[in-house]
Amino acid sequence: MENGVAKPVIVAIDGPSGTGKSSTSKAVAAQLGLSYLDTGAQYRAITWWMVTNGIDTADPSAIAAAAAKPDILSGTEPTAPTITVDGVDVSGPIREQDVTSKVSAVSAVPEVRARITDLQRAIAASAVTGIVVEGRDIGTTVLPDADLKIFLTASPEARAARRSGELKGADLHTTREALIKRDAADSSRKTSPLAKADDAVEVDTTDLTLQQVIECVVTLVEEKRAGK
Ligand SMILES: Nc1ncnc2c1ncn2[C@@H]1O[C@H](COP(=O)(O)OP(=O)(O)O)[C@@H](O)[C@H]1O
Ligand SMILES: Nc1ccn([C@@H]2O[C@H](COP(=O)(O)OP(=O)(O)O)[C@@H](O)[C@H]2O)c(=O)n1
Repeated sequence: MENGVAKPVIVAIDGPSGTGKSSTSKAVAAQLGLSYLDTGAQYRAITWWMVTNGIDTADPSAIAAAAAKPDILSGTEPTAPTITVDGVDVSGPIREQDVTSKVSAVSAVPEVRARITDLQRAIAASAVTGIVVEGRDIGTTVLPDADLKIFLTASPEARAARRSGELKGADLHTTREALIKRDAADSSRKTSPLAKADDAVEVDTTDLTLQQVIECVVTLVEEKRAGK
């Protein structure tokens, strides 16, 4: 605190798919009056643009050559986050199966990561009260100086059950296999893989309710702010 003005607080939340990053980050940001950034939505948006514009997502050099073209804009209000590409609202289409199956290949391309990382850092730097940023490499690469880093985990069974519940009863086995495949691709890529930062607090959410996870993270942020 300087001159009675609180310093913006930067919270990084990483982890594999279905561990609760989005739900937790939105709720924590809303409760604490912070901005919220879903970095997965940005990688999904650039993937959607590649698919829509006929770029071969199996060809890293074609992806790299097009990486600077789409204009990706994220709205960071936690109760109503938005994502547009060249002015078009893509919040629906980016969740479709076709994008989900291609996003790991697109996000592994270094030119894509450099472009999106720059956007993320600019958004975080402009957050007046602070921001909760969720993704795969926020604590390790995007915001290594974050005030608080959380790494969420959960068993593949719990994650698949959560995801298939969301996808209105999608087959549990297929969902689990797809999720494990995406995690493996995200964890093994060369540039900025999914990883826990050495100074991140790991929270296993398998047997916790969403409310318990939110309370845990809110407490950790408040302790940081109090200088504990
Ligand atoms: N601790 C939890 N217990 C039960 N369900 C949860 C928990 N955390 C999240 N969920 C549910 O699981 C689904 C996936 O959560 P989400 O926040 O989108 O995960 P991620 O962003 O890590 O992929 C959502 O439907 C969410 O409501
Ligand atoms: N910081 C990030 C966030 C997401 N991603 C990529 O974007 C994909 C979609 O992220 P997401 O957060 O929307 O995924 P889920 O919510 O489906 O788990 C991931 O599988 C990664 O390939 C990334 O590479 N780095």
